[in-house]
Amino acid sequence: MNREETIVNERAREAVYRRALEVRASRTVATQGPASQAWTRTGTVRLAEIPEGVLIGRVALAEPNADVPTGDYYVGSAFHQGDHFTVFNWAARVAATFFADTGHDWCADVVGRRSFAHEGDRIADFEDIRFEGATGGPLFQARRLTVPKAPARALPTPVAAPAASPVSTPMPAPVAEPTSHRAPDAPAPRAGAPLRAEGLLRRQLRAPRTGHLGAVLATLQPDQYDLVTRRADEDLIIEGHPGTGKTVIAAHRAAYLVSRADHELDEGDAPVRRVLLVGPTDEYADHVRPAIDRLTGGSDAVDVISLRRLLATLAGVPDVPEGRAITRIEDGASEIFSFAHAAARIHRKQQAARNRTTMRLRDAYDVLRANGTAQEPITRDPEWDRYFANLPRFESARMSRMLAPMLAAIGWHLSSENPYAGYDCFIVDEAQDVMAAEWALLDAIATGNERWTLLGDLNQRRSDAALASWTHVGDLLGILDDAGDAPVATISRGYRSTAPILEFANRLLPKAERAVRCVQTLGAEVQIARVRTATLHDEAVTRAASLGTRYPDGTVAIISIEHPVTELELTKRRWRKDPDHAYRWTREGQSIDVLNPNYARGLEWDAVVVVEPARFPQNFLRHGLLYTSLTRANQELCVVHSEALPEALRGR
Ligand SMILES: Nc1ncnc2c1ncn2[C@@H]1O[C@H](COP(=O)(O)OP(=O)(O)OP(=O)(O)O)[C@@H](O)[C@H]1O
Repeated sequence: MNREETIVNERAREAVYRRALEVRASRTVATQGPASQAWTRTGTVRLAEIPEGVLIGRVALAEPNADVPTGDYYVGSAFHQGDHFTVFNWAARVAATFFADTGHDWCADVVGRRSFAHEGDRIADFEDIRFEGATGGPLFQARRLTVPKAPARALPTPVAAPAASPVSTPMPAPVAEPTSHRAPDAPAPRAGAPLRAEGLLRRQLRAPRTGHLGAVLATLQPDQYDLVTRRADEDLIIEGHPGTGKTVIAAHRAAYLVSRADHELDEGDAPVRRVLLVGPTDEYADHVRPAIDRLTGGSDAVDVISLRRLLATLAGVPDVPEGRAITRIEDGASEIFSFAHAAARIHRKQQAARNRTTMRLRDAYDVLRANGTAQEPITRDPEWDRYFANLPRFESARMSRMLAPMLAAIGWHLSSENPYAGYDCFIVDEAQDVMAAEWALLDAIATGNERWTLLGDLNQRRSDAALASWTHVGDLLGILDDAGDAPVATISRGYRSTAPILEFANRLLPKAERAVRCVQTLGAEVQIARVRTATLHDEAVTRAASLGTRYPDGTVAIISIEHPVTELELTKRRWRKDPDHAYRWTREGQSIDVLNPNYARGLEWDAVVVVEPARFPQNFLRHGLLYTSLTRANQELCVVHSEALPEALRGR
């Protein structure tokens, strides 16, 4: 069977699989796998959570066995036992045979793997890897299948990548990472192979960014799989440079935890019914939600929320403005949580004395501003007393991101209900930007048995008021080990940005922290344009528009502290704000995203123009927010400036 025939055949299987899951989802009874396969049984399934049938890959064993008489099986979005083939759920333990070399008894018997790339919802390409022990014949049985329905469009040629996510427009042949010279479909050593599904991965990374994170199961790497599938009762802190896949791990871990079958859990590992994923901004929540929906079939077992929405809910106010980072240490200090408690207690007493039961955030805030009462001061510390006295009136406080942790803490202590009760696991991404007072709040809403997965990059800290070490964070959450160490796992392979971009951005880091292994070793040099102040934004728009023509199917952003001025420039040139999008501008079919750097955290584009680095807020010896902005681009970065660049970025 040639390559095209193989694709047609695999597509046909996927169509059969998809239909079988659709039928299952439409039934009102629970479904079950074969009795001999305890680890494949799906047990009782909530019908809404049966995902769309997607085949991720295929595994060939050296020998057939009683459970897999064909000697090979698929890994997909849900378990399915068909007449001619078996699909195991990607979250089942047996799926370790596809993702890694350990984790299941059958791993030692694996002689080959096939990974699928999809175009839209159809298989568009595949990559086979053979291991030692594979015979010279075909890896997988070449049983021809009837295609249920003729494909509507012509097949893409196998090497030219299709237009939509995850594999995209035609591109140059992948460049091998120096350490890997393994040709697809050639015998490969089992150990030391640095990347799996390498060809597909490289093409996926060069594909236009869609504006949303994708589910990347077909190319998930063994180290990522290891972190995604750690036991739920293991607290984890995952640290890595920009673009090393932290958000990928966060999204896949959230989906994995709620997708595991109860009977597969190790002894003592608790089932996870609900996960709360907390991210930095609403934009981040929009960015990751589609990946989680795809992985879980749109299950409501995972909620994704921005930190500011969480704070607003706790404060009992409709919204909390996003905006600049908290920079005054006091505003984010953990003491705020206990001061808020004292203020709420005093306010409650005052209300009781007046025979009133209603608690008012505004009044409790005023108690705090007054440092309690003469009889019952909240603190006798003169510095905090001064801090309280200088707090603004409630109306202003409500509009301040700086005071959001305080109002949320007061709201939390006034309320008798926990709006975030019932989560078994909390995942916090961009954790480097969470203030101590916010950690105290997160710890408070976690009622006791919850587990934590935190992901972050201390180099991207946008304020010195955030905790500077994971040990401090771990201490606040009570997740340090017996030796007092935080459970930190470090990932170091950069997926997003090309080597030239990361090398440029990493100049902002101390020398010892600059090392990063880039998957995309080649890429365009960073463009640096020095212009007169008067033409700064004009040049930024010109450059972004020109980059847009190079990425017609992708995305381009301008990240600018003075984004309103950039927007004015766009208006002058007849660009129009997209009413359905928070930061998108369009003209004649082209689009440019314009953001303040605070909103760009966790997001990515094909090409990015960063405007006037000198105006980015700097923290002590660090350029956290600038560093984050410089590392948002997947393919091309342009820096436009009129003032001198930070010293580390000057020269070549
Ligand atoms: N295994 C993978 N297969 C395909 N794409 C991947 C894989 N791992 C990461 N990526 C891609 O790399 C890019 C960066 O990943 P991600 O956003 O998770 O990094 P990050 O560490 O959270 O970055 P940052 O801290 O800068 O926000 C994303 O486009 C993601 O889809």
